[in-house]
Amino acid sequence: METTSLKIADLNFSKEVTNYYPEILTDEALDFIVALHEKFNAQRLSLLEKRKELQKYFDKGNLPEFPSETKTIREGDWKAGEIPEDLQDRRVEITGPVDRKMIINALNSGARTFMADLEDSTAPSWKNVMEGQRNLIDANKKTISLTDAKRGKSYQLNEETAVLLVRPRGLHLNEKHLLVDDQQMSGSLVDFGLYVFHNTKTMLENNTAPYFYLPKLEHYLEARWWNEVFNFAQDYLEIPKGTFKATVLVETITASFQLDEIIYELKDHIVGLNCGRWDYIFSYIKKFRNHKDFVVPNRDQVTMTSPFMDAYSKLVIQHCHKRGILAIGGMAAQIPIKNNDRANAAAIEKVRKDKEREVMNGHDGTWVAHPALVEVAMTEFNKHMPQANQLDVSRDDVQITEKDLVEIPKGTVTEAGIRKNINVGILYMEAWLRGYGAVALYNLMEDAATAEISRTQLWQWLKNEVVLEDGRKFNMELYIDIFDDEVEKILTEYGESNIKKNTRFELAFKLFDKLAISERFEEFLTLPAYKYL
Ligand SMILES: CC(=O)SCCNC(=O)CCNC(=O)[C@H](O)C(C)(C)COP(=O)(O)OP(=O)(O)OC[C@H]1O[C@@H](n2cnc3c(N)ncnc32)[C@H](O)[C@@H]1OP(=O)(O)O
Ligand SMILES: O=CC(=O)O
Ligand SMILES: [Mg+2]
Repeated sequence: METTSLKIADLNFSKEVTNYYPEILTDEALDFIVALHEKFNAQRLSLLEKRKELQKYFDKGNLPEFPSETKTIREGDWKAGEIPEDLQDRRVEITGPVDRKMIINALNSGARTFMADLEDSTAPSWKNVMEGQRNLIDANKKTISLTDAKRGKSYQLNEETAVLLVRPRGLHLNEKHLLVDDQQMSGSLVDFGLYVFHNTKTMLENNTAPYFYLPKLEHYLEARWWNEVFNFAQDYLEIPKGTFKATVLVETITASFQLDEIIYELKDHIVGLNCGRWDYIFSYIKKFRNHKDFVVPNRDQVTMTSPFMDAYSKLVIQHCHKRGILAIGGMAAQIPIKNNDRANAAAIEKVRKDKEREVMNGHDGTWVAHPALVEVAMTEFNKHMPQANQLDVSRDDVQITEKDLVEIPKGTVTEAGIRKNINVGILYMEAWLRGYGAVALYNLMEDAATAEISRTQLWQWLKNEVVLEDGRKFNMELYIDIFDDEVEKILTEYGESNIKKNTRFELAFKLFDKLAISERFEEFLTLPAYKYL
């Protein structure tokens, strides 16, 4: 086997590690993830370099194009591989971090599938990542349980549970606690590797298999990398190629220009694409941040009906169905509102409308962020999609051009929008630094993707000195005034001494400010923040 010829280098733990999780990090599991590292990490780093090269091209004012070198793939008549029985009907998918209670609640929620998330909604602390792996092993063995003594509540799995999918970290994130030859390992490879190593056998015995969501792909070569990772792992574990299945998130603007290519690269493993709307908006702003006159309005004015978002989601449906895979929708930000029936009904209605739009457009399923939203999404999909999926809906009526995909949304930038971005961004970063990757803020779900929009907008508006709706220019002087005022409000609300003792606000203020004003744009907010996790 290919692996036997590999020299397994020494793996070291970083100095911060005190808990070695011996049941997860067995010698055999470590050998496997080191083998993945040796085979694929250099390629990962070179793919990340390619992203930088492409950014230089965009910075000159260029826009993405459908690649010329892959025209034959786009025009060819081919289909992706089979969709397994338990992934044929994915009308409602719940997502959430790999926290033990959340996993049980999500699996019991009545949703068809559950995406256990080591990405946007998990702050990847050593504890979260390792305990997440432990929770996933117990979930697959169906032994997962929990007792909350304080609340007198106990949790275990129902007879019927959602089908499990796992989202490993994106290619940009390292796992700083695990070093091979002093090089940090890849978060993607650690999450993926430990999961397949510990769960494949159990899952196959249970008539399912390791299923993945692959996040933040920017190029079809990244899809090729994942395909090779899958093939290598399947050979190593001595299981047939094509056993693992992937759903790729289309959540970068460049991926939209390469849908067929991404499906083609993964064609023996791919079963779907998903419209990761929040990262998509982030990516759109990020990639064109240095374009002259490129201004995206307040975050809440960019919606799925903004022309560029509508175009992309329809293009995803069209391409998926042409290639025989599922087109899954995205996440409405609303979550249930406690103690206010009227406001709650309004939030649920927004979610209902979002799901109605998705199913009517031809999506085969959708995401919800909370168990209490399963019902509304399920009702909407059942109503308009009585069959398992809509693979037969071609959407050939839709003609999307390169121009449609980048059309700048219309709207305004306001002081309220600036304040909201600062406030929500700081609150989110503070929670993340304490180990929480998803939080409820102002009755909306916030995670890494939504926070990225907030800080990128600020950076871009400042860089462009955008003219606000009231005619003022958003320059450094105005930014400092507003930022200081927002910090003051937080200090007053939480109390200065409490802030010092019990929170990570002081660091969040500094990090967020730096992200918004530094000359060099940070590719991901989690990269500088990870040093402190
Ligand atoms: C852009 C993207 O990437 S979207 C995908 C990634 N983001 C996510 O997956 C976010 C998922 N959602 C969440 O994490 C949560 O809903 C939050 C953090 C926003 C709110 O969580 P909470 O503050 O706990 O909400 P709330 O108090 O209403 O929860 C009620 C119950 O539902 C559970 N719950 C809430 N959301 C979820 C979820 N997504 N999965 C499973 N259980 C959940 C809670 O654990 C709680 O359980 P309990 O009653 O047994 O204690
Ligand atoms: O991962 C999903 C997104 O919207 O981002
Ligand atoms: Mg995302």
